[in-house]
Amino acid sequence: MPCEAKPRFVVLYGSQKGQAESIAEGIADEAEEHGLVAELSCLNQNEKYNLEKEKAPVVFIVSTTGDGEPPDNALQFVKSIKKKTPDHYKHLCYALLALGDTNYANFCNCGKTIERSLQEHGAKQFYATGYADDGVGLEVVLDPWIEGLWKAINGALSKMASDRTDYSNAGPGDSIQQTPDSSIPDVQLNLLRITDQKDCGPTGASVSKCATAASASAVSDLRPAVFPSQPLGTASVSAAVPHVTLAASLTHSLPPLSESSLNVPALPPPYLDVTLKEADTVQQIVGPSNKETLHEVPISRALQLTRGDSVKTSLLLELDLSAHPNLTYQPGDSFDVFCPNKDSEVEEMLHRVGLYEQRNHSVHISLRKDTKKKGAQVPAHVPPNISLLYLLTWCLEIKSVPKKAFVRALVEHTEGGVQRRRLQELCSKQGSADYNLHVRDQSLCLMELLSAFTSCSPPLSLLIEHLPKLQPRPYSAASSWLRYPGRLHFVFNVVEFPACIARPAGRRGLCTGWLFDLVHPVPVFPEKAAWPQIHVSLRPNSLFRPPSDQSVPFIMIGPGTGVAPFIGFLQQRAGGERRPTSTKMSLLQAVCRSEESRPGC
Ligand SMILES: Cc1cc2nc3c(=O)[nH]c(=O)nc-3n(C[C@H](O)[C@H](O)[C@H](O)COP(=O)(O)O)c2cc1C
Repeated sequence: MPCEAKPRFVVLYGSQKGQAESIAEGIADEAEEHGLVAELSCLNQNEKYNLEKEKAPVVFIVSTTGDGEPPDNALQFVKSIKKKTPDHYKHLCYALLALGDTNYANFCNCGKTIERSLQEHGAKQFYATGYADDGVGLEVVLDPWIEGLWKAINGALSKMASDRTDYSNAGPGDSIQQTPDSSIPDVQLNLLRITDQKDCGPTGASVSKCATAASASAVSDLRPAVFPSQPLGTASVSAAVPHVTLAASLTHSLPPLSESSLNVPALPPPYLDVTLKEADTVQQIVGPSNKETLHEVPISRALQLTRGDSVKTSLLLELDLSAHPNLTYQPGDSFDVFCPNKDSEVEEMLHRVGLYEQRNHSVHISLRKDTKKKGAQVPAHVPPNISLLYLLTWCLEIKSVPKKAFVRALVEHTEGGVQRRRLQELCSKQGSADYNLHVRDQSLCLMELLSAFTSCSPPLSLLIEHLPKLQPRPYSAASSWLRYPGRLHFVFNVVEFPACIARPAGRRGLCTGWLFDLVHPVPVFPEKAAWPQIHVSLRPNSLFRPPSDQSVPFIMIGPGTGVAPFIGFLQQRAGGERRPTSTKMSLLQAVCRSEESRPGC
């Protein structure tokens, strides 16, 4: 019997850093399992595809870069489709997945621009556009979007086939369906109904369906938070206390969320096997692992720039670069400062995950043989032959905010219906506002989440899969080599709130707090041996420079310690003189004064 040709579709991607590309490759790889043939191209390979004549469904996967710009390999395509005539793509049938990050101002702008152009030129959408947010984890949208894509492609193929039959009977003026298509399948997520929760009983009071049937401890766990104006302890789930004002909190939800069905994203496939082995051979590395570009330099001076009674302390640190003749810089350059996680926080995490006793064991990581994760790799930021203590101190960002995919994975390691249900809510579509309010906006870190969800015991592998790489923090040079040869200055602020003032949301920065603790109370370093050492590396390719023409006047505006590079510019302009000229001086003073006059400073 002759072999029937499999239906084809086209996958086009635009990707700056490779995520959109690997998603597109994943779709192309999976096509065969669904009885389809995918033709994969990058948007800039226009010799490989022809949208002008394409009759098969086209799937676009595009990210956004810069300030809402298309990736380099999609730039030409985006420019060219804007110039087409109104009906240019009326034969085209497409689906689009846009990748972006809500931490940037123009979320998914490239995807939105392509979509707008396609629609303006008559293309028809066959599947709802997905907007995947790297800020909370692409997989929250990506996984269900891909899951629904296959049905949508098959639907589009059948529709096209039947339309072709209809067109053969239709007159020349008969219209074809315009977007948006009401038959477009919406992104399907795993639907978890509240009745699926084994521990849940009938509806209880005004709190939650789960509350009444749960165990006594679980009930207290679920008790909603009371607004601060209410004396603590007066809250009760009982209807006998009618005047209590209830509010949702991290661990407690209220109706309608607590009673609603949840769209919980698919579980991200685990992909690492991690074992701990007792070993004497573990490298006792101190400092970050990528040593090549790193310089270990001593802090040679610390100056307090603000009065001691201020809640904000401004500090100037001077680093001695004299032992590193290759490490020179210009004003406008910045440096990466590598700082470890705090000992006390690492220790707390070790205790919480039950591995404190094994802290000096070596960590062995390999890929799970059965993993379904596309492009799974052992994280490159975890070097081989390190101890668990080193891993948590120098490799993983333990203070990062857990993304929804991480929260989703934690559900599997949490006991008790009530806490599981709340974690499911926080990672669900319906609980998005609660996630934003109680997790993202509070900059809640994993340890804080684990402290609240006491029955959650994640394995170490999950921490390595989901915690991002501990990143160095950038600091601008606040000095000029001309004025301070062999020296480098950083300036920064630390805000310390007295016990009587409630701490606002947000925390002392990891690195700034660490630098502050290294030199506080501001010391005199008498012996060179006593100078604290830190690891820095020069960030490459800075374009931030003052005008090279000395006669050009320029205005420098910077918020707070954003003035740091200007100090270097002024020192440079003064040619290394100890005192800037009066004009330059007044600039610096204006900058400092505006700082001083800010409320609370
Ligand atoms: C330098 C840079 C700039 C970015 N600018 C934006 C932006 O303006 N809007 C947005 O939604 N996402 C932005 N993103 C997020 C990316 O689109 C997102 O991380 C995406 O997953 C990257 O996919 P890619 O690896 O295929 O380029 C930016 C990311 C980087 C690294």
